[in-house]
Amino acid sequence: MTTPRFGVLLANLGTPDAPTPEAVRRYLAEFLWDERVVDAPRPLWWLILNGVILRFRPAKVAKGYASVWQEGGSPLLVIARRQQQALKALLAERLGEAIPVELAMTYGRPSMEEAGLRLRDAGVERILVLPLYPQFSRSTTAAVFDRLARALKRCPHLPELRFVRDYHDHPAYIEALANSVREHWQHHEGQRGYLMMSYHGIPKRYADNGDPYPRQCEATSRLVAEALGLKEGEWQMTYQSRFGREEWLKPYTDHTLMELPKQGVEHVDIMSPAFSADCLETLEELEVENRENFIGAGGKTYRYIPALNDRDDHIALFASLVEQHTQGW
Ligand SMILES: C=CC1=C(C)c2cc3[nH]c(cc4nc(cc5[nH]c(cc1n2)c(C)c5CCC(=O)O)C(CCC(=O)O)=C4C)c(C)c3C=C
Ligand SMILES: [Fe+2]
Ligand SMILES: [Fe+2]
Repeated sequence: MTTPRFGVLLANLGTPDAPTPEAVRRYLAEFLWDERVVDAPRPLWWLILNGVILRFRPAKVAKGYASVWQEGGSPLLVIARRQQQALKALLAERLGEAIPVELAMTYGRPSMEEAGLRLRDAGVERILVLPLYPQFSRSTTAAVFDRLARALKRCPHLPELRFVRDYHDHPAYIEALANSVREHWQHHEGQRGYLMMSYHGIPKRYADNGDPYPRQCEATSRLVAEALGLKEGEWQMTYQSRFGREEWLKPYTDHTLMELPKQGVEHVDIMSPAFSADCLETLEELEVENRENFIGAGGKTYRYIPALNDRDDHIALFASLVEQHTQGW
């Protein structure tokens, strides 16, 4: 066996193993206990999490998962597997050599340990970690870093590591997003709605304490609008998926969609640039829940533009990131 020059570790959030209350409970228990995600003081948060959230939320959220579940499992995992295979094929084509590409989730499976062992068994000594989050946030990207470090704790010897922190303004990312919008317009005979870019939110406090996430979301949005030649008043960015009682980044997607018809906006095209793969938060919250918010408030057409998923230009972006970040390896 020839030793590969390096391996790639694709990392994403993780998702339940099944659309059942028990599986969702296990998933949420692990996810919401991470201090990178919820930084509330521990003894109190333990009581709230176990006494309230994990009692009532799993049943409700499991219904949402059941409504989007696919034959191969949770959409996030099914799409991540397709991204992994496509990237492997493209790297082989571009570099003329077989580069191992593994997938790991911060929460649940496949775990960082499983993926790391597979890379080690393939003879990999250098790993490029590519978290599938275009914009950096402590709650996502930094959590990948922590989880990987934990997985490596028992290794007697470490691989050489490089870590892609973010790619929010990478020209190939902006172009892929713009392409996806252009194709969506073409598909609808050139009809263009008011373009909404809806990002997963975070507590405002995290941003006040230095999380660069909103600045990066703003930069992405501005660049996409420029690439599409959109003017003021033709687009807007918002934040979705609030959790808990404290203030999150604003403007909120749901509130905005309920206000827009009052301001004369009746046609909306909505995309979610922070999600590299469609998942519960896009397929259920954006496609279904928020459609109801907009139409219920008097909106006429509401069209969801899918995440970049395994589009060719998205996989080409990953390959470019890999090439850039493995210079000299
Ligand atoms: C509680 C705080 C949360 C923060 C902060 C947060 C940030 C954040 N999340 C994503 C991407 C995803 N989140 C997803 C689901 C999800 N997120 C939270 C909570 C926070 N997220 C919860 C509780 C859930 C589970 C569903 C629910 O109970 O409502 C997903 C989807 C996973 C799937 O299985 O489909 C993604 C992806 C980003 C990008 C982000 C900050 C930038
Ligand atoms: Fe989330
Ligand atoms: Fe949600």
